[in-house]
Formats: sequence, structure tokens, C-alpha cells
Amino acid sequence: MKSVLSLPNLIKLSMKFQTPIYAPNSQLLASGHRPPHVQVRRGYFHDISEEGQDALNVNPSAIRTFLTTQNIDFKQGFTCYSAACTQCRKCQNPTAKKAKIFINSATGSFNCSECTWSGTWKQFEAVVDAFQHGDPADSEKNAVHSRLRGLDDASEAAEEERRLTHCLTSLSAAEFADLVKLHQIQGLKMSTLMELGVQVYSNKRDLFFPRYHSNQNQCCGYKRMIVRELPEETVITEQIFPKEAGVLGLFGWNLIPKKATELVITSNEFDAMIIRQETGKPVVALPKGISLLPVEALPLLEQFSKIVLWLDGSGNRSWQAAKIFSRKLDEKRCHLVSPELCPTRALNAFQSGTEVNGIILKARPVSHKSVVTFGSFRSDVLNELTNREDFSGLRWQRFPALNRILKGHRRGELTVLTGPTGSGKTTFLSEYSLDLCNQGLRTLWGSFEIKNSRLAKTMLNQFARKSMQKNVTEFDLWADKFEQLALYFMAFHGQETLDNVFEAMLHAVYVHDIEHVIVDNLQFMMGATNFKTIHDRIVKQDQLIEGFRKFSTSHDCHVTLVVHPRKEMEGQELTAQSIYGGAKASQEADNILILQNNRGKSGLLQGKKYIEIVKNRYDGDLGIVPLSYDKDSQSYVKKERAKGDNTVGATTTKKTGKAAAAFAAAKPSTFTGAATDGATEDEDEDQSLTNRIVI
Ligand SMILES: Nc1ncnc2c1ncn2[C@@H]1O[C@H](COP(=O)(O)OP(=O)(O)OP(=O)(O)O)[C@@H](O)[C@H]1O
Repeated sequence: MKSVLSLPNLIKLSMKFQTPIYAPNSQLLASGHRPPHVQVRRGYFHDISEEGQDALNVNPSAIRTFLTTQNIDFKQGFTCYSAACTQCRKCQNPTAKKAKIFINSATGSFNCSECTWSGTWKQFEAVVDAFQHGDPADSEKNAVHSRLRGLDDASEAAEEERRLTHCLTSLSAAEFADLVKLHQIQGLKMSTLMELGVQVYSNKRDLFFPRYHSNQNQCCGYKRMIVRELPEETVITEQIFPKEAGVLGLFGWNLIPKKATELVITSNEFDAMIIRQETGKPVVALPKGISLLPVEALPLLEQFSKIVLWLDGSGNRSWQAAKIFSRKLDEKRCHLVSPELCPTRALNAFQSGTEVNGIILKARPVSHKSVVTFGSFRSDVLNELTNREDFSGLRWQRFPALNRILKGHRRGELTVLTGPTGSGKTTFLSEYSLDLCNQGLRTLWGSFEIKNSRLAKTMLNQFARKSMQKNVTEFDLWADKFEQLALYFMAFHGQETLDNVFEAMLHAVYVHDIEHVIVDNLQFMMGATNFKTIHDRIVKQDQLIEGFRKFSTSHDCHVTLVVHPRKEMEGQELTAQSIYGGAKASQEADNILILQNNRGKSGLLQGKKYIEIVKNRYDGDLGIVPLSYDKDSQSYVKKERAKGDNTVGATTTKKTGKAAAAFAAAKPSTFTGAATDGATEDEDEDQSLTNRIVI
């Protein structure tokens, strides 16, 4: 994945935020007005355009056909095709006869197991002649003899970091006991930590966890667990290197025997260690927990015919992630430790007296996706029954009222948002998606109407909850934090074909484990064609909606789609029937949200825009969420009041009491309900509105 901004855009950004921007070689690209001590920064959003383009027209059968017509002898693995590597110099050596290139069957990207020669499918096609003749000179001429992206630099930086750390034996027995208590790793032996390469920093509290890729002797990245003492609590945070781009590697990979055929995958290093200690089984931990199974790790995992996934057992998201990962790894070989089998992560299970090996042996095979029995999803049913709160989805932090109605944001659903032109749909969606992304939901934005840089500016203001224009000196601070989000952008602008958009989405879901796609808006996929009749136009739109519906269901990925209302509806209050096109949108969508522009005339809605939820398939609750707009931060969330500011609170409390009557007067036939006790004043207000259910 690449971070790219074109030079003109960089200059514009620099001017806008009055900050200098440098190239990686420290050459000044744009000066801004800031003093020259500002550090080098990268562009702050991830552009997947190149990857998406590369994925176009690549599919398993196209890859197989190409390899066959080129007379390349290949084997089909679980996730990759493999062929002997004749390309790299090392593989010319008779001792490196076993070197293979692995070609990912979904994307076509390839890399060699020995020399880490790597590239995209297009590059492979371009040098296939040189590849077949094993002519390294030729490959160099073609300038694609590239190593896995950034592997060398990252390895060097990781080794440098390791030099800052010390062996655990440098700790006294009391210091090690403190460390165990601090990280809550009772039961783990020092020898186990050491075997897996864990080291301690000079402060005797922070830990270093190395990760490895194909070279089991040299780490390619690391995680630092940083312990911070705050006045009232101790906080442990994780710093991951490399952050996003490049090869992340796997913790524990250095100990995996080349001939091992079974593997356990965990989402946490300590879980991997307890499994190693208690069972001696080959085990690795994922670099970013349940949020990512890096695609470049797939060739490493080809050797295993059985993979047991035991991810962090707390919560539905990890169970969902295990199922998504098993699809990526090939369900045939995957076994899952379900929350029903063991509701906690491995270390916690061990600490509470559970026999870890027994749980791994009982892991259930993932059944064939099109032939299922009740037994295969009985744990899902039990989960849904016992963890209803959890199943109701990821909760918005900025929109508590949305949680009350929609019960959170769930995977695999289709949400349609409509509203009059210019009413603020993009602005709202930006914050709605940012809120979830900030909680770790991997998000892909398709903004066809406004440029990514403008959208990112809005998001940055919302993220910082202040105007970046007015606080330009803080740009670097916020941009750095913003850059940490798992946020990706499609690099499309204006009209785009559905095929191209789907290809980019498919690629992003597969490679980046995207969980939420936002498409703003559907009209940009209708094509420039002049439709003969309105009917033709409606049919086309229905096909598009059907496509997005299928996508969200089959990839268990939430799709939020902006659809314009019918022209004649502008100026009137909109309903589910106002969405442009046939009935498809309202049939296929799981949730329909309308940004109502015609501000309420009286009561609590006076002068406010609001979101009206007119369809909610999950729960059936409907209602409204009032929006207060703050122009500076482009945010729909009220600014936090200073502590002790009772003036506003008193007014609000009073207003809450009268609100129901005032509101009922505004919309008497549509809403019923009352405010709830015990909520904060703001929540009271939201609650008093959202409790009114459309009947
Ligand atoms: N509640 C609001 N009050 C005032 N201005 C707003 C509000 N919400 C958004 N805006 C501003 O209105 C402009 C249009 O907003 P936005 O692009 O989000 O609307 P939209 O509904 O997506 O437009 P379109 O129908 O063209 O796609 C932006 O400049 C935005 O900052």
C-alpha cells in the first residue's frame, strides 16, 4: 500500500495549512509559512488507486491460463500458486533449488521465498520471458528486481531498536516479578519470553516483541509495549513498526520448523507464548491483533494443512475476524476456537485453570461455505442469544442517539443515506465513519463528488474537533494521529464504472481487511450514458443497488451508500419513498437514514437539521437524531462544555421536561415516547427525541 499525494496537491495543502512539506530525501517541496524546524511528514491518507488498478482483470483463472500458456510449471496451494524461482541469482545456486515464487491467487502479486524478489501481477507478466530463461541480467534490465517493499530498511530499523533493549536475564527476580504483575502475564515463564525473542527496555517495564518474515534469523519489525503511569492509572499502549506500509511479519515465526504442517494463530503475543509454553505447538501472533491478517504473510502460511485460529475471545468482533481470516486463508484448512468453546483468550484461559491444549484439539473445522448444518452455526446462535448487546454492533461515540435506534454498526449490512442536495450528507457521513474508524473499524471511502484532499480536510477538522485553518500550527500533531487510522480512499473522481469500483472494493477487502465502505454517491456510477427513458435509468440504479447488496452480504462488509432523492421531492420532507429510482433501494437496504433539511419549526427540533431513521431491519426501532452543527470543526457534535458550566445545563434540563410536549406539537402524529432518567443532560435531550418511535 502506498501513501501518495501529487505535487500540486501537496503544494495546495502546504499553502492551506501553511506548513512546509518535504520529500523523503528532505528536499523542500513546498514552503508554507512555517519555520524550517518542522519534521518530514508523509501524505496523510492512503491511496489504493495503484493497487486497485493492478487488481483489475486479475482472477485465479486468468492467472492459471497465463501460467499454462507460458509453459510455467505451477502448483496450486491454499492461497497462492507456486513455481520454481529461476529469477534471482541465489536461486541459480544448486543449493537454493527449492526456492519458489508464490503468486497470490486473488491479486497476482508475487514474491520469492528465498530472495524476496517481488512485484505486482503486471510486472510479472512484463518479465515472464526473463523469468522463464532464468536470466537475472535481463530482470535487472527490466528494473523489477525489487525486494519486498521496504523489507531491508525495516529490518535494519528493527535491529537498531533491538539494540536499545536488554535480555530479560538483566532483571533481578523482583524486577521480573514486577514486570509479570504489570503486564498481567502470570504463568508465563521467563524462558518462554526469551525463546520468542522478547526483550525489555532500559526502564525495565516496556517490552520489545520482534516479528519475522521469510528470514527467520532477522526480524523485519517489532512491537513496543509502552507503560505509562498516569495519576490514577497505568496505561499500556502498543507502538507498531512498520506502521502500515511494508512487511509486517509475524511474531513467533522464527521458531516455526520448515516442515511443520499445523499452526495456531493468535491475536496477541502473550497468547502465542502461553500456547508455545504449554503445548509446544507452532504458533504465531498477528501483528495488529484482530484487525489485520497481512496479505504478504499468506505465502509463509502455505506449508500448513491445518490452521487453528484462536483470537482474542472477548466479543463478537474477534469471532467475526476469525471467520473473515479463515476465508482468506482457505476455509478448508481452518479450525476455529469459538467463543462457545472458550470465551476468553488463551492466556486468560490458562490463568483460570483451563487446559490450553484441550481447547486447541477441540477447535471446530470451518465448514464448506455453501453446505452448512445447524451445528456449524450453533455457536453463532448462542452468541447472539447471550451477547445481544455485543451483537448489536460497534457503537458510535459521537452519536449516542444513533446507538439507541440502530443498536450500533454491524458488518454485512447495507445502509442508504439520502437527503436534499447540499444538505450536509457528506459532512455527516465523514464524521459518522470517522467515529467508527477511530475505534479500529477498517474503512474505505469512495468519494466521487469531492476530492479526497477536501474530504480529508473535513475529516481532520472533525477529528481534531477544531478548525485546522485557525490552528495551523497544530496541523502536524493532528495529521500524525490521523495518519494512524486504518482509513483508505479510492482514487476515483467523477463518473466511474461499477466494475472499477467493485474491483477496488474487492481488492481492499481482501488485502486491507476493510470492514466499512462508503460510496458517495451512487449517481456517479450511473455512467455518462443518456438513458432513453426514465425506466432505463431506474433499472440501472436498481442493478447498482443489487450489486452493493450482494457485495455487503458476501464479504461481510458494511456498505454505506449515498443516494439522491427524487428531484420533485426537494423542499418537502423526505420519506423512504423519496429515494430516487424504484423500490430496490428501500427493499435491499438494511437501514435507511434521511438527512432532513427542512429544519424543525418548533420544539427541540427548532432550527435543527436531523437524521431520520426510516428503516432498521435489525431491530425495527425508528426515530430521529437531532444534529447541531459546529461550523469551525465541521462537526455535528456539540462542543464539550467546560466543567462546572451549569448555565447551559440548567436550561437544557428545563427544556427536557417541556421537550416532549413541544416536540409532540411539532410532529404529533409521528412520534411518541418520553425522556429517560439517569442520562446526562445532553443524552436526556437526545433520548427525549430518539425515544419517539415512528408508528
Ligand atoms: N448543518 C450544516 N449547517 C451549515 N452548513 C453545513 C451543514 N452541514 C454541512 N454544511 C456545509 O455545507 C456544504 C455542503 O455540505 P455537504 O457536501 O456535506 O452536502 P451534501 O448533502 O453531501 O451535498 P451534495 O448533495 O452536493 O452531495 C459544506 O460546505 C459543509 O461544510
